[in-house]
Amino acid sequence: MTITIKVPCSSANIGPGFDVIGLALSIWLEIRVDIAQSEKSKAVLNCVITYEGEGADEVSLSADNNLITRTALYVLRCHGQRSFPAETRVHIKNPIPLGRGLGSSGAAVVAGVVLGNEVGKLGLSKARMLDYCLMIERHPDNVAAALYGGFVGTYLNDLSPEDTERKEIPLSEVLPEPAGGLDTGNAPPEPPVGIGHYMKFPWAKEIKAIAIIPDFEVATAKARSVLPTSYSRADVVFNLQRIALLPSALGRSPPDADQIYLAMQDKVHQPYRKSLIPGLPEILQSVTPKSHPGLCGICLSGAGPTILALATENFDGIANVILDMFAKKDIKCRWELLEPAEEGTAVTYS
Ligand SMILES: Nc1ncnc2c1ncn2[C@@H]1O[C@H](COP(=O)(O)OP(=O)(O)OP(=O)(O)O)[C@@H](O)[C@H]1O
Ligand SMILES: N[C@@H](CCO)C(=O)O
Repeated sequence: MTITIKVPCSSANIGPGFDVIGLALSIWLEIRVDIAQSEKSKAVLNCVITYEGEGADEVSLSADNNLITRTALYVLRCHGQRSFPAETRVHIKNPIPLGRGLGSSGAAVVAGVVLGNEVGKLGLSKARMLDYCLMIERHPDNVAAALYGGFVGTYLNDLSPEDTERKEIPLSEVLPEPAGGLDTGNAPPEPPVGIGHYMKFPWAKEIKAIAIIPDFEVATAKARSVLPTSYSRADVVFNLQRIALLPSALGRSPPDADQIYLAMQDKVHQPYRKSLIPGLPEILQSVTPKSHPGLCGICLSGAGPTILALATENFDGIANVILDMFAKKDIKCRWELLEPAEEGTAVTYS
């Protein structure tokens, strides 16, 4: 039997919703899993990985280093299973560009948790799988969108002091690298139940997402390190006012471009990330619904450097203007027209 796991990419924040809002989009990470269940495997932790697509020259094919299989092993070991079933073959087909703000790591973490659940026959609910994802990727926006699909608002619960302590166990203890380091005989720390939740918002069917993807990477950790640790009351209120509008503005049909443009403004993360993304302030300020008919709103996708332009028409025209602005900074880009991935993560058997 072959198990196929498909996980969509995602764009986090959508302007003011830093670490809150996520939108699953139509580029799919696909994992094909075969288990021979015959003789004992000589492969690392019983798992042979093959890989094609984005990141093929940089992603580790060793099961104890690869983010997807390390995540699966974390889930398996929380359930008393020390390695993959004998002769597990995992083929990863990844069209999601790495480190560009399209949730490649969120998709990999979701795929890993689902992989662990499937090969370990654990029967975890999606809500419990979200807990496992949140032990690894601590902001819920990308992983909740990738797991559940669609346009989502997410939040983390206030946990009891005991559970907070469990959640704050350093990532290196949850997911040591390589994962063989976990093999001490002790089970790794399990996630508290119900760390985070999500709510799905409607999405106006007319709106599509243009992703302008520069040919350089910005690691999310780096893009988070440039953010301040405190904000002025005025900047916080600015974002709160916009995030209150955003879900209804993007769900209303026909869309009101001026309202969406306003609802997508941000003062919490985008202004601080301009040092990492040449041309960012000019692009965000000059591409508007007035100057570019069809445009509804524009933002940095996740931690960047991808720009996400939401539009109802004139997709080529809008994309080419942004491509030209990046070209003036000597940055090459490609662009893709994407749609919300309403279904989220899916598992099929053949
Ligand atoms: N398919 C994959 N297989 C293995 N590792 C992956 C895969 N996809 C992503 N990764 C790991 O995640 C890293 C990129 O994660 P990072 O959080 O920096 O960016 P991103 O998730 O693409 O962007 P963002 O979080 O802003 O949306 C890669 O360098 C790689 O280590
Ligand atoms: N909310 C996260 C998304 C990136 O993974 C950020 O902007 O840093």
